[in-house]
Amino acid sequence: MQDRGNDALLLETRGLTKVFGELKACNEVDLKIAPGEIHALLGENGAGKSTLVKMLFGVLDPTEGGIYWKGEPVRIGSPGEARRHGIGMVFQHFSLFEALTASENIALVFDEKTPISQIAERARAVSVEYGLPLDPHAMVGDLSVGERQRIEIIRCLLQKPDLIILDEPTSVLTPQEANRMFDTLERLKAEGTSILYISHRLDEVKRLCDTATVLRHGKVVAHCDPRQETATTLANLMVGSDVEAVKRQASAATPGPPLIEISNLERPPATPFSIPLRGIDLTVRGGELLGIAGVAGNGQGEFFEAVSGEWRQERADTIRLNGRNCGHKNISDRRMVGAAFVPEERLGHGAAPALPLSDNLLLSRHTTDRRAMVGPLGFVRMGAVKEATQRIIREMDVRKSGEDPEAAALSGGNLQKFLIGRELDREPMVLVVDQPTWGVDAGAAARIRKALIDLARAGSAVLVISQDLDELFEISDAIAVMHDGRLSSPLPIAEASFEKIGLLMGGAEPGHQAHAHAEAHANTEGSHEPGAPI
Ligand SMILES: Nc1ncnc2c1ncn2[C@@H]1O[C@H](COP(=O)(O)OP(=O)(O)OP(=O)(O)O)[C@@H](O)[C@H]1O
Repeated sequence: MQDRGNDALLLETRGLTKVFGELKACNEVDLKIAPGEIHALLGENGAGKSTLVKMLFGVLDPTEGGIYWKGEPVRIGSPGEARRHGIGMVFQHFSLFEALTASENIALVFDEKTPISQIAERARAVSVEYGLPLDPHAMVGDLSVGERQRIEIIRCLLQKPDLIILDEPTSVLTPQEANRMFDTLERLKAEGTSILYISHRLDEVKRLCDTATVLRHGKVVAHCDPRQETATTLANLMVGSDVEAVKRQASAATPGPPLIEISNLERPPATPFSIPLRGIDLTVRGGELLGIAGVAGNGQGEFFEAVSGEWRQERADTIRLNGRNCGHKNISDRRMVGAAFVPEERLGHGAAPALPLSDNLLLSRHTTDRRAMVGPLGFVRMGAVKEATQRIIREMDVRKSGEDPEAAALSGGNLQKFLIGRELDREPMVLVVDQPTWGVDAGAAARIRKALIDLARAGSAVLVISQDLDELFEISDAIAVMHDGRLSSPLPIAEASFEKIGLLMGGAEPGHQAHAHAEAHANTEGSHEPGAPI
């Protein structure tokens, strides 16, 4: 008799295993998803979540075990086949072409006969229906990560899948955008669609998901109902031990010298879709950690490019780092004065995917650490580079397969730990980080946040751009808000609240906060006071 799965289930895996070299990234995983169920897939960085869903979506071939779809055994050989079965996926690292528009990217997964104008129209209709704002004609290269994610979601919804796999969907969204997405997911569920939901945010898993499967080191360690658990018990299941909360030490009584000085930073829009920067003034002193909050696409990317030197300024004194005029300097020269930068997109921008970690280290540090890493005749001191790579891996607890793997072989969170560690290892006087813990599990996020606070307390100026308000409240000494290319004055953390910051994110002028309580609720809908770290 032919082997059959359980007919009542939409998807079932039995003993699903994937081996990379010596590593069992997924080890005999059993998973059951019923129709109309939101099922959470939990696990710390490197637990095997992405590997599992890549097998379900036909990106990776299982080494062993079976996948059953609507009771029948299936072999899913490619993403196209997965889509034909009715499985859609939104990836953590987006698979969009930057030089194409939103609708052209969407068209890539449809047959060639459908005209692009029709696809743009359908995309617009789905975007309105599911509350996911999208301009189908915008060029992807000009969009923020949050906006790109919406394209991926709409592309997925257009195919009317029975199962949608979402990998870290809210990590780049504001609380308001995330709430809107939860409404979309609830609605899909009511329509009978199942969702496999990967997230490190346990409060949202508890709020949204009906069931959960927890992976640790590639193995299933629990199937549970997340509503019956607390965020702490879930985190402990994932990690296998107690997760420590980050403690923010008080800032120094006398702040250090100004190490980041930005005066009247203006930038015309580089393309018709990018946000102009308007008269930004900011000072961050040694010993201080300043957070920049804001809805995706309000100029944070353009601001990061200006500060890091990817985009240079006309006046040299528009940006001063560590006491030097840097407006004319490029990114390497800014690094030479003691600054370090970690961009939002870790693969491609932050790291060259196909190169091993040691080469990635060398690429970013061969100028600043020339003496340590390059010999007198220009030969690379590979021993020193490899030693520094291993030191960073140890310090940041980067989990990986193999001694010096390619950047692309690391799980998202582990690559992020490596990139932050690569910059911290230089003990920079100035550090600017965009979305430091995107896609990073609770334990690793705590480690990264602690490292950022420690760097500030050691006397450096740290600037953190983040859409995670809980994170900013946890680590910042003061928070400024970026809206429509303008930056508000920083609010000291003792005076900041979710309500005030939410209002500024929505574009309110400072000073409106005190008497705009009702409006604040509309703007910070469903948000709450800073949650306890998990
Ligand atoms: N192509 C590959 N070659 C070698 N090893 C890999 C490859 N892809 C993943 N791995 C390894 O498999 C393990 C599981 O990685 P995976 O990406 O599935 O984790 P994850 O749970 O999704 O983590 P994260 O939350 O950080 O995204 C990791 O140790 C990773 O380094």
